[in-house]
Amino acid sequence: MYESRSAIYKMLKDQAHKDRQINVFPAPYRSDATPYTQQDFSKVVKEACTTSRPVMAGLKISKAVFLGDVGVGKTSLINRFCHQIFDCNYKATIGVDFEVERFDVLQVPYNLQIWDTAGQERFKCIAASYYRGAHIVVVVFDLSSLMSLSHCSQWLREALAVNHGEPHIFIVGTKRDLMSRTAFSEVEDHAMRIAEEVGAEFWSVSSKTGDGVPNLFCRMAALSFDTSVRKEKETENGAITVGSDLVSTIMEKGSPPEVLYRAYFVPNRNTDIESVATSDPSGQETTQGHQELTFKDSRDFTETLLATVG
Ligand SMILES: Nc1nc2c(ncn2[C@@H]2O[C@H](COP(=O)(O)OP(=O)(O)OP(=O)(O)O)[C@@H](O)[C@H]2O)c(=O)[nH]1
Repeated sequence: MYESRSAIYKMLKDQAHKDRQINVFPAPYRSDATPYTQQDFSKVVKEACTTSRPVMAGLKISKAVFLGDVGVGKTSLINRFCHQIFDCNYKATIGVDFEVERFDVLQVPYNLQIWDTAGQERFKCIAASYYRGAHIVVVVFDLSSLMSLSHCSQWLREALAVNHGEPHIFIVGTKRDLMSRTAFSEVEDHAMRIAEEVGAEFWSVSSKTGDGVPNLFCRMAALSFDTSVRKEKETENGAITVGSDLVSTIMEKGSPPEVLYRAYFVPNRNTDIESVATSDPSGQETTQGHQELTFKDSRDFTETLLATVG
């Protein structure tokens, strides 16, 4: 049966790799370089992950977009984390590319959609359409290029202009291996000031050596997971926003409880509701005029959501 599933579904991994199993809240790069001051998972999140783990296992997903000037090292950073490789030859990204990386956060499966956008001006309009609905915005610059650092605020403005949520924001300096100690320290001070101005967390990494890379991604995953579960618990019926088109709920009904997976598609916001609606016979119009789908199988639910978001 699974042979007919979409390619995106096949990207999902059954289990998180050891270094993507997060049970302790990851620290920032520097405690004075972040607006995110929490030092542990929220109490409500820890409780939810302990008491309702089977219910929560259906779907947890966040979208992260990487942007920044041409050649600053966005693709290299993603490749280092997702595939543990580094290529010193430059190959421009055409339009956008993406990966799905599986984590287990407090033993709850969690997927990070990682969108790599092109820095070249001619692809800007394509890439910009992918900024929408991002839970994490990562603006990348090259530590050896002050010009690329000075463009970070503009990249961020463009991403936030189409993003109506409150994404976690990171400013990441790459190619740390190329920097002398003195030069690095000067750029770091400058970058930390810019990050503070725009409300971002600052990191410096090297995709060549891998220095800082896993810590950065685990930090992103933990912050975003914590926020998404906390928001879910704050809303009455446990609604999770997935992108901006879609609200999903995972709930228990009846006795003994049966787990139901529900998705509401808000119309007219670029979501291909037609194809989703016909993919499951239980699709029906709700009184609010939203499209509602109910699934008993978390795999069908996950696949439909993944095929729709992004
Ligand atoms: N020494 C060193 N070189 C790096 C590092 N990160 C990237 N590079 C090199 O910088 C060049 C550009 O890297 P990419 O990852 O392709 O840059 P990009 O930001 O994805 O570029 P676009 O797709 O054009 O936007 C490549 O030659 C990489 O090998 C690093 O941490 N250290």
